[in-house]
Amino acid sequence: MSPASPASPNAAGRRLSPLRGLLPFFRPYRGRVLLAALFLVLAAASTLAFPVALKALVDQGFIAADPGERLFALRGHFLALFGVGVALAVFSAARFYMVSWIGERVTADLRNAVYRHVLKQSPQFFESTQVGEVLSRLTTDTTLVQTLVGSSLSMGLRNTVMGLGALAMLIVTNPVVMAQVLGILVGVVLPAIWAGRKVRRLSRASQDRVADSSAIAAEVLGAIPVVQAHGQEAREASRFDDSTERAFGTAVKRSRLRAVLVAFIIAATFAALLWGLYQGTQAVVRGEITAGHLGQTIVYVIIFVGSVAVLAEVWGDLLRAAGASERLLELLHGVSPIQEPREAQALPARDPAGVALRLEGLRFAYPSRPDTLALDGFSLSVRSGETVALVGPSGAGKSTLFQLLLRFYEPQQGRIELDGVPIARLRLGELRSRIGLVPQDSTVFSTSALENIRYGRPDASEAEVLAAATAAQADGFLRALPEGYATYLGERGVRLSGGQRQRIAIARAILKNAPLLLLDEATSALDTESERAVQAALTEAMRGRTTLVIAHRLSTVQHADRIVVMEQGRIVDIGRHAELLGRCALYARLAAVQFDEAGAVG
Ligand SMILES: Nc1ncnc2c1ncn2[C@@H]1O[C@H](COP(=O)(O)OP(=O)(O)OP(=O)(O)O)[C@@H](O)[C@H]1O
Repeated sequence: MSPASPASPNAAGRRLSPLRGLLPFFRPYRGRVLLAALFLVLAAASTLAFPVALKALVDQGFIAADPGERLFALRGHFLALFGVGVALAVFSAARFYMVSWIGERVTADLRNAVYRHVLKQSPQFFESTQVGEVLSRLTTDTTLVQTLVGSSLSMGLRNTVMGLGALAMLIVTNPVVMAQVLGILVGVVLPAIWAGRKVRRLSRASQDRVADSSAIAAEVLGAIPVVQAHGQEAREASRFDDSTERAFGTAVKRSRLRAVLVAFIIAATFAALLWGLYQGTQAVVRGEITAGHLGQTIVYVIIFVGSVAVLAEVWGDLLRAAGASERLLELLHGVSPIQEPREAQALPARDPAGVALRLEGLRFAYPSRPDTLALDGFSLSVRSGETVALVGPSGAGKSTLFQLLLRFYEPQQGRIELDGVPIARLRLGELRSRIGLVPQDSTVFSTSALENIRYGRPDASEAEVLAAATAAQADGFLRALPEGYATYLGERGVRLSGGQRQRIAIARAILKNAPLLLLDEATSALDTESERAVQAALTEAMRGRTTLVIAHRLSTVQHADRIVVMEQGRIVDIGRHAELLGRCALYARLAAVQFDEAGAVG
């Protein structure tokens, strides 16, 4: 995925604009946001009330001449201070809970929305985006957003309210000090904004580097047997090292900048404080203000300058989160090249005697290789219930044909009709519900055998699953598993053999009961028993269905109604096994190499 173009460095609004894309995620929780804001203001007001209570303590707590009365007055003032503390505690806790809740909720929603959207992307998307990168965005970037929403934003708002409050109180109580503090503020804020701009650029770069290393790890861990068989552990480890080092390098640059910023802010805070204190003590000595007034002013200055310092930090977080949101929204708003039709057409009832599938003049090149035609003027009609075998050398375009039928890609020319309706006019769900797919390398998910077979039809009853498994010759080995159909398969459970995985896939297709079956026969040799079982399962799956099969076995081509011989995306010949052996040199050659061995086994 291409990195987003950097926004204009001068427009703060534009740099933060990706955050606006998050607003819809807050909308459902408007009530809670308002409540959080209310607690926030109340907590800030409690903090601001503290100096007032303090001044009262200092200036009025000692007035009474009688020691008993004085003690009584002091107790009253301390009680008021304690009351302010309790209010602060309660409102802060409520604010913390509400804000964290919103942060967690919004992040979870965002994560779900992005994942849901990515699931709908066509395979083309995954050609240019690595799975590890998507995972990194789903985890790291959403965590940055969560930090923003769940803590920085509330810190920012709280400190804005407190800062403004303290400023207002300073204007009322001590305008001269206020003017001086404002001067210092300008000195602090300007460099902070300048540094923030850099921080944001480095943040995006650092997140990109983290995504790079995730992408590498996801790919390598997914192919660990290959890596180990080639003895490439050390090289892969150093490739990952390089990538993490690059991420580290960018993160360090960002941290260095932030560290300088923090040092500057702390120094400026101290300067402001000491300056205020110095001015104040002078005023007390001159008798212009009381000691309580000085204490109050000092606390307000502390609050105010502290708020400004926190806001500078929050600004950095805001920019980091803007970078993360930008990356997330890129994923969320990516438009799949395969779109649902605007006005979907319904499929007519199947005509058992008609044409089930019509392919006309298909020309197609993969987007990543626009100059190489994977299909070049391919036309074919398949009658309902017919079994057509596709045969051809590697790279002939057989799998590509399946990809187009499933509408994973759009042909550049030509059309595909299912039961007389162009597939581009069908809703994707409707099209794919009509197609059963048995891929060459069947995927087994880490769930029970029962759920694995149910995958294409989650509402199927247990009896239906058992019937499909029996038809697919899978019932025997599934019952023999430690917990029968309830046994966990896949990564966390039992590993199945190639032939067994295929029979699960066949059972899945039988249960789905789609009228069009796309079969990609496994090229790897199975042992005799497995081979027979799989063959019997396939025969069962093909019964009464229109079938396109990428054939690697003699028995398949012998039983096919027609065999389509393909080469370089074109049809070379169409016929039956015996005819083709006699007249098609390419077929005769393929048959000699591909089918003899399989024939001997089967
Ligand atoms: N995702 C892809 N991106 C770019 N090119 C591709 C992609 N998939 C396949 N191709 C190319 O398209 C052509 C047809 O490939 P296809 O997989 O359809 O052949 P095939 O007949 O199924 O071969 P095999 O029997 O080896 O699976 C080949 O030149 C292949 O390199």
